Amino acid sequence: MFSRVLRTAAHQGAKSFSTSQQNNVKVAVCGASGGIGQPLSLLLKQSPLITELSLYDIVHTPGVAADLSHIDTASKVVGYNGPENLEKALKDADVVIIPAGVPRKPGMTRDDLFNTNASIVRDLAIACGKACPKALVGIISNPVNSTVPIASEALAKLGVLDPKRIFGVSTLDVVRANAFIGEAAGVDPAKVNLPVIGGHSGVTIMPLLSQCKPAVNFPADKVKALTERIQEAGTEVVKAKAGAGSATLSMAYAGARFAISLIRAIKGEQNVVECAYVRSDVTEAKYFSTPLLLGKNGIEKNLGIGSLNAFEQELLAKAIPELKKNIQTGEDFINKN
Ligand SMILES: NC(=O)C1=CN([C@@H]2O[C@H](COP(=O)(O)OP(=O)(O)OC[C@H]3O[C@@H](n4cnc5c(N)ncnc54)[C@H](O)[C@@H]3O)[C@@H](O)[C@H]2O)C=CC1
Ligand SMILES: O=C([O-])CC(=O)C(=O)O
Repeated sequence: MFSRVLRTAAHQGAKSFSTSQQNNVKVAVCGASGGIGQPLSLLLKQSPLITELSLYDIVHTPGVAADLSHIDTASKVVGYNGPENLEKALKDADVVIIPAGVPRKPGMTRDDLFNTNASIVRDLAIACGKACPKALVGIISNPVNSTVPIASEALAKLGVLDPKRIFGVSTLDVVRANAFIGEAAGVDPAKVNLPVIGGHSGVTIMPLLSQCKPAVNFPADKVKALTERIQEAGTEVVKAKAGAGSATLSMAYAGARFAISLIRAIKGEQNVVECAYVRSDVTEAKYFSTPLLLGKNGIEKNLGIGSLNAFEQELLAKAIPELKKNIQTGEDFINKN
């Protein structure tokens, strides 16, 4: 594996095998045959932290699983096809990553995916609640601002909701922010760490350039331009792909980084921090992305938003009403369906 994140994880994985309490880790990918699911599964297959990789989709999983199972790493790969095999796929999973559902085409917003993806995420969440209620669940399916409330409410209805275990995967926003800021500042992007808080669409995506490490110092117009590029980066890819979908490869990288961070925390590693969109009381929005200290049971501590400068306060003022609306849409769906 060539990336900093996954290389580090591999090293740490080797270390944890001798010291950690939990050696066996089952990861399920739901939507494993898709544009994100396949490269995500490929990246996960390279991690020595995973003992079983369970690949679920409504199509093509036997082929994807057969293909990946020929890679000479230790994890066992099993494919499960179709809803009748869903609970088997999820049984006793420690981590479930969900990239199932339709992607955008040019001219669409993420909210335009709601009608199709809401019920997909609801049904997958219900299956998780039945088959692996203690799993840490990362939801990639859009619109994340609404699908996370949907999954949470579906689990609450089953009586198994633990909000510390449900995450909207917003890691791609952080990965992009690191890439764009690194490029603009002439710094290796792999050394940039920029928190992105809020939600995962348009104005709800709030990169906090004032908290960037290493510190960066751009003029106000450049901060505005970089912020807008990070907010619209998904649309940049949708336009460039011209009808062939949205970000898949960078999302697979980001999804693997997030999944591996969850596993490192499960295995007892300290100081694992990722931003993710979770149930939150940090702002007026019931769900909000912030840096999170991860532990064996998911969120160990919400690290909050830190101090925002005047520009970032304005971003927050624009994000909150949109987030509240998106969250309400998700909750209304579950209440009616
Ligand atoms: N959170 C984020 O940052 C990002 C989220 N996304 C979202 O991820 C989702 C997936 O995108 P792609 O992989 O490009 O789409 P895709 O269409 O290539 O793949 C989706 C896969 O989901 C499967 N699927 C559909 N219904 C299913 C069900 N009920 N159970 C299990 N699998 C099911 C399909 O068979 C397909 O293999 C989209 O909603 C997209 O908007 C995409 C990029 C970034
Ligand atoms: O833009 C999209 O539709 C997919 C996505 O969430 C992203 O790339 O950030």
